[in-house]
Amino acid sequence: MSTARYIAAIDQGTTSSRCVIVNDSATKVGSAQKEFKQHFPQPGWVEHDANDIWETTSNVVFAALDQAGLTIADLAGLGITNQRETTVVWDRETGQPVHRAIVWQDLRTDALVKRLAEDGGVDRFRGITGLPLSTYFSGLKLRWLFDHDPELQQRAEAGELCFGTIDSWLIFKLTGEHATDVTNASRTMLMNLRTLEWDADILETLNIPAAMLPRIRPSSGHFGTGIGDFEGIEVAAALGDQHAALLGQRCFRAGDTKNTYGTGSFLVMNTGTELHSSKHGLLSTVAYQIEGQPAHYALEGSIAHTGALIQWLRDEIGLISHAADTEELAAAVDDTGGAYIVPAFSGLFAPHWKSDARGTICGLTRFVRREHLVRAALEAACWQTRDVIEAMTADTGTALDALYVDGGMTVNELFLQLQADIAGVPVVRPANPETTVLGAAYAAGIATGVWDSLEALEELDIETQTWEPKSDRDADYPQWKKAVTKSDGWVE
Ligand SMILES: Nc1ncnc2c1ncn2[C@@H]1O[C@H](COP(=O)(O)OP(=O)(O)O)[C@@H](O)[C@H]1O
Ligand SMILES: O=P(O)(O)OC[C@H](O)CO
Repeated sequence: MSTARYIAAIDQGTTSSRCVIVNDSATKVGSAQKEFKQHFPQPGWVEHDANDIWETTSNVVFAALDQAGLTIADLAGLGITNQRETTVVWDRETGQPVHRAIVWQDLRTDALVKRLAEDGGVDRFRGITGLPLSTYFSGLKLRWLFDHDPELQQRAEAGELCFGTIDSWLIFKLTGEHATDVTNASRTMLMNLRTLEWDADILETLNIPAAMLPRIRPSSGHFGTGIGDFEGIEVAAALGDQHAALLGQRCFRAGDTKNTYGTGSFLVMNTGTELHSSKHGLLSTVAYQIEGQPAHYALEGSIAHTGALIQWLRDEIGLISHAADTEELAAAVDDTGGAYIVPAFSGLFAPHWKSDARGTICGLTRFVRREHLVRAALEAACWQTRDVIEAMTADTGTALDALYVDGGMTVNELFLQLQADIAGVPVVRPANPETTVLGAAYAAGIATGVWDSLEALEELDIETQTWEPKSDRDADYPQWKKAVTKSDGWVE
């Protein structure tokens, strides 16, 4: 076991790569971040260059170490958290990608989803994988690649190619090992949630060669030892970013729930070692697994557009100049003047899963002003969150004690009050908003002995602030639900 007490945590996100170095009090001692190019070759398509991802990631690790005045030798280990579902295929020998990474937001598999759903409906793999058929998950992105380049299928069958989500790609570049963790694997639609192994029947149905798949490992444990510039570093954790945020918020008990508000929002409820199959439009997924312990499961409600609506008001409509303007404008009025915005820009994700829904603004009268619309935009994130919380309660029979929040929108304190009122639960924000990297650091720290266990993490002194519900908004909920029905089925 290493005597070094620092951990490097990589957060490889959709638009940037970030690294934070923490000490054994979980305090940040260095960090660096670098954006990389997004590729949009066709409407609805989103691609990344996997080499850009590797280069920016490796650069930020060394930049963060420099800032902290440390070297690799000072690290007990390195943890990875990452954008999930994004799909990479690379040549096992050369370590070079054979195509651009297909990003989680990419819609190119829409026709494939419809074709597969003809036999058994969108829930045909849900019992095994916890996921509905959707353009979101990796397995269909892989099938699409093979359909469009049959030579790749032959090479994959011959064992020449490796498939991986971003964690696997980074682990391969860092250590030469071909591995993934249970949380990332649970987003491929290829893993059996009970056995935590690749599912032979689904692989056969989708005709995906097992030879190209990474080994599935616990999220906190040994993934490999660094090579090249990373010589000797212990890669000790990997987990999807929303799962890492759950750990970073120290949501270790069944019923603990966090919401991360960024472009979209992701609510994750820890359901303990019990796997809940959702009947209310949520995803079942692995929360995390510590080596030598059973996996913890989670229910997830992924909301496609929350902060994106604020961006749209700013960039496309010009109603605000900066996202931060929303706080003052929304505070200038007492309510939304009866207006509701449903930001179904490309359909609705959880709990509705309506790809044919489109955005609507309802309840307009001449009374409604800019301030009301801005407030309605903030409330749209709150109501969508309430829809997911209702589904979580219906699935588990557990009402939330509190909602632990993080992400870019949570700097807006009026928004947090609206969320507490609309959800009817206390909203808790940590003083350190970097829960995602913290989660990866915790997982790597446990694997390398910096911390003994999850219980030891509960003893860390972490400041939080709470917003209690102040006004009961239950009477407005039916109106929101009505607004959602107006957006439904818009695309013929
Ligand atoms: N003060 C604010 N009030 C409301 N929304 C905000 C505010 N500041 C940022 N946002 C929203 O938060 C989002 C950025 O959050 P972030 O966590 O960085 O997202 P992502 O990781 O998805 O890029 C943007 O969509 C932006 O519109
Ligand atoms: O990179 P982010 O923060 O946008 O997160 C992406 C999610 O993991 C997609 O499922």
